[in-house]
Amino acid sequence: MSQAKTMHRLFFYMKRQRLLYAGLTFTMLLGVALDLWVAWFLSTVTNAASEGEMQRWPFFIMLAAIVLLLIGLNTYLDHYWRTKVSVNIRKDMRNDTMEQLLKVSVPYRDDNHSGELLSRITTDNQAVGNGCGDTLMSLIKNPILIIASFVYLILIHWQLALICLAIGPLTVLIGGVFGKLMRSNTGKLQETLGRMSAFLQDVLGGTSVVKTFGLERKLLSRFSRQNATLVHLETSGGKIEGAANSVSGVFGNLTFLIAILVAAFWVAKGSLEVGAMLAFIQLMNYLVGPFMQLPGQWASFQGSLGSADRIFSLMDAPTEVETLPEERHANNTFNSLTMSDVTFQYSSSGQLVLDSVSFHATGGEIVAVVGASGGGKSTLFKLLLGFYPITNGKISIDGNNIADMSLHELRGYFAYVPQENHLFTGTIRDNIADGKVDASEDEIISAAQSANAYNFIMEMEEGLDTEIGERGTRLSGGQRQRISIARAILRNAPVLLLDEATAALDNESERLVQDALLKLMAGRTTLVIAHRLSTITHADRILVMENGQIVENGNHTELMRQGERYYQLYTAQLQKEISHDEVRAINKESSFSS
Ligand SMILES: Nc1ncnc2c1ncn2[C@@H]1O[C@H](COP(=O)(O)OP(=O)(O)OP(=O)(O)O)[C@@H](O)[C@H]1O
Repeated sequence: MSQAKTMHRLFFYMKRQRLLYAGLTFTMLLGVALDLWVAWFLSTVTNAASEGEMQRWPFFIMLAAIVLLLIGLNTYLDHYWRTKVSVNIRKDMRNDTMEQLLKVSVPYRDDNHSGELLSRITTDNQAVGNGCGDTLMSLIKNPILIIASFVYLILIHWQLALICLAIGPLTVLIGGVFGKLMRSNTGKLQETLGRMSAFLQDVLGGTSVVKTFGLERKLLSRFSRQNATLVHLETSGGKIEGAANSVSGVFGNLTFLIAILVAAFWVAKGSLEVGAMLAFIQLMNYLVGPFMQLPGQWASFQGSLGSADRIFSLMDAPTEVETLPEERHANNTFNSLTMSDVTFQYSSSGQLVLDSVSFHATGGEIVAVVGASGGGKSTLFKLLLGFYPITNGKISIDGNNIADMSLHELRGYFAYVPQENHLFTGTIRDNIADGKVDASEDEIISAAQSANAYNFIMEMEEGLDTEIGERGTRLSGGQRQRISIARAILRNAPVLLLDEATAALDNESERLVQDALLKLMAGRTTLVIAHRLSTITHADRILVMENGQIVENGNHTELMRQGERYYQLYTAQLQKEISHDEVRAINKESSFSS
């Protein structure tokens, strides 16, 4: 994105803080005036002292006290308002970024790691806030101070003032060169921070795998490599800023020294008062100091623009909705769902994942989807939920093409129980209540009871108010599943999409979960992806999927009688279970005999 475009978009956020910026303009101008006043005071007091005018001393002291008070107040307000501007802009951008993150399409999420996206809302956001506050105000104040000091210098001695002018073009040049370098470096730095955040998220999310597989050293060395890149970029940043400051510092001080020598020469010749020379030196400080700071500040501002670029590129990402949908109750009517000749391929791969898939489900039916891994079962669900647009064909619900429905309306038909139960950090109550807008206490309790979760919840000290930890880590797998089922029960949507968990639970837990699922399925149309075929023998229809196609369609008895793919899958699974039982029996026997 071009710098002008980035600035223009940032301006949109800054405009909202116009009152604060007006306040900051006031404190900035007052600050400049107070700085100049110090130079004037220095010159006036020195000249008064050299002329022995002691009677003006009480006036000087009173004036100095008032100005000191003003300086104190102005510094406080300036600092406070700069911080407030940063904080407010960061807040607005964070809210907008979060809203965008909730709106982005599923394909975009497939291509972008959550850790990297997270860094836009943290480190990039921080950098932009700082850029729009402290850095920007210094970038505006310094040139004003420079110009004001220069005008004052001209009034004191125009020839001397011209010597100081030499530093101007040099600073612009230094700022330009180093600013560009800094922007590119900061861009890389933020990208590395993003990758690091993605990596950390993966590692922290996989604690048990890391520990069980002994991946600690491997991960540490991978982290160290990223860390080394980060150090390299941070050091480069330091070098660029250091070089900018050093070059501008050398030239600034050189100008300063030359000006002082020339000023001293004119004092010696009698064409400049000592007081004027002191004021001149003070003004030179206001001129050279900001000049020296400008390239570094410009470079840092460029870095903030780099961060803004990264945030805006996320803001420009494809979204699945224009505005976030209102929370609302699930739809309460449903008659039929039809997939006709649906073809689909993910944009990231050329492979056809669904190939002319057609089926029909009517209200109250249980339709099971089975088949080998990678056959396209989960993809089928994702298409029903509108996560991806289909490539060809048509999906309709109650005769309406889902492509013509809003995603909100479409998703109102479904309750979804995924294989990996995703619970949010918070209490059990919060997680169950996610199923329904304004769920009452009675409804939450009744959902928990139907999901066979109420007893274990009540055994916990805090009951429904028990904090479940990150993604529910303080609960067992079966408990998490039952909370997730309670949430789906409360949603009370007419169609249930159930991705049967593959993780084995112990018999009792399995029984409780299965029982809860049966209660959830009662009176609803259910599409279930089944991994254990024994759980779906009662289904009204079973779709066997293979390489993206439905190769068989019928109930258990029909498909068994047909003796083809389903029959093979079913008997193979039965044999596996039998051989597992045999292995268990053999193990038992051998442990008895030993
Ligand atoms: N987000 C994605 N981007 C690209 N390809 C994908 C994506 N998700 C799945 N696939 C591919 O689509 C194919 C079907 O995957 P899908 O998850 O639908 O299979 P499945 O039948 O549900 O498998 P399983 O039983 O193992 O869960 C696979 O080849 C998979 O690699």
